[in-house]
Amino acid sequence: MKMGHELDRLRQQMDEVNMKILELLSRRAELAQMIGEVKKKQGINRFDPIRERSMLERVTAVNPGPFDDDTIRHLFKQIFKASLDLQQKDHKKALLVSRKQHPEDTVVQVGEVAVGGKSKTVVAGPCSVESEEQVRQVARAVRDQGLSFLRGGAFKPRTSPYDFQGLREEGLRILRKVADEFQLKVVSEIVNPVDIERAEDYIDVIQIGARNMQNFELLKAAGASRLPIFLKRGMSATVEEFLFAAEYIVSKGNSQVMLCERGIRTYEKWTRNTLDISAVPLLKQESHLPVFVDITHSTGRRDIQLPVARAALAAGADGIMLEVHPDPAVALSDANQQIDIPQFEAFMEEMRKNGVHPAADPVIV
Ligand SMILES: O=C(O)C(=O)C[C@]1(C(=O)O)C=C[C@@H](O)C=C1
Repeated sequence: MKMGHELDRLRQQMDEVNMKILELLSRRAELAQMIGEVKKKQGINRFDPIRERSMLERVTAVNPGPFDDDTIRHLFKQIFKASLDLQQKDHKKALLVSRKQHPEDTVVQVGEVAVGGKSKTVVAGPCSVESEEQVRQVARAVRDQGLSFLRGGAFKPRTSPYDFQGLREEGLRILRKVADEFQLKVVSEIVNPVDIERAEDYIDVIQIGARNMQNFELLKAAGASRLPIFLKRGMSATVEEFLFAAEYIVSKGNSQVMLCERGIRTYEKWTRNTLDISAVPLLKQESHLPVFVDITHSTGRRDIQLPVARAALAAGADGIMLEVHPDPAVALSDANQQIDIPQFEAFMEEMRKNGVHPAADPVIV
């Protein structure tokens, strides 16, 4: 009986100490948040190992026991880690691209065409603009499928300097001319900040390609543009880095950003890249921006594009990007992965079976 009382009494004291520790931990966490804010304003790194070491030295120097110094160090390191996580979470929450800042889906308006929200968008066109007639053949097919967006590369950032580099401004001119014939919107990649302003004369959406996802001067220039931006994930970029790249654009004043998962580099060789399908729901959860999946670059092959597109839509993607060429075998770039026009028509027919409807229906644009 007496022993029982003793245990109860000690446990009661323990409960009181727990409450005090909780109060102190919460007070400490608030201080860490305030420090995090100050550091953010000053642009200082949140993780500070020197500060952590000096705090550990100070507490172990006066450690009265019975915990030994290693145990005290371990416990405090856990507290530092939790504080750092809290600072990082606060920072992530504060991002303009974060859904916490903006719970509703952003609908990007490209002229009269809306991307995101309830619509499912298909962006199709050749990898590179090669000639007016080549673009015209694809544009006709894109229009006939009831789609609104024609893609095509005029500035081609190629791995080898000896590969076709694109028709540059002439390519943009062709895209505009042909798109106007078929009332289509043009999506094309810009690689140099100085070309962003000029691009406004020719195109409707500026693409920033995977290789330039962390070209910060280009991102800032895109942020100053009045055109919507189609931002592709870098091939070795984490989802967080991808969102920070989008934040560069939005923080400069351009909120009209679409994200595109296009596969990441892994050891797998049977596909050109590895489609990170989990990035789709993650991006949708973390951010309010429309999310696309590039089924051409992620796979690098034609035979699995349809199931990959279905997977993208099932995972919540707002749209699909794919490459179509009148004669892929003679294409000046990406000959192995572009589909021809009959294959594109068959693909679209399957897409319609998966809930992607013609333009007359507001579900697809
Ligand atoms: O003092 C700081 O600079 C903090 O950010 C606070 C704190 C802490 O919890 O004490 C958190 C993370 C840093 O790595 C170092 C210390």
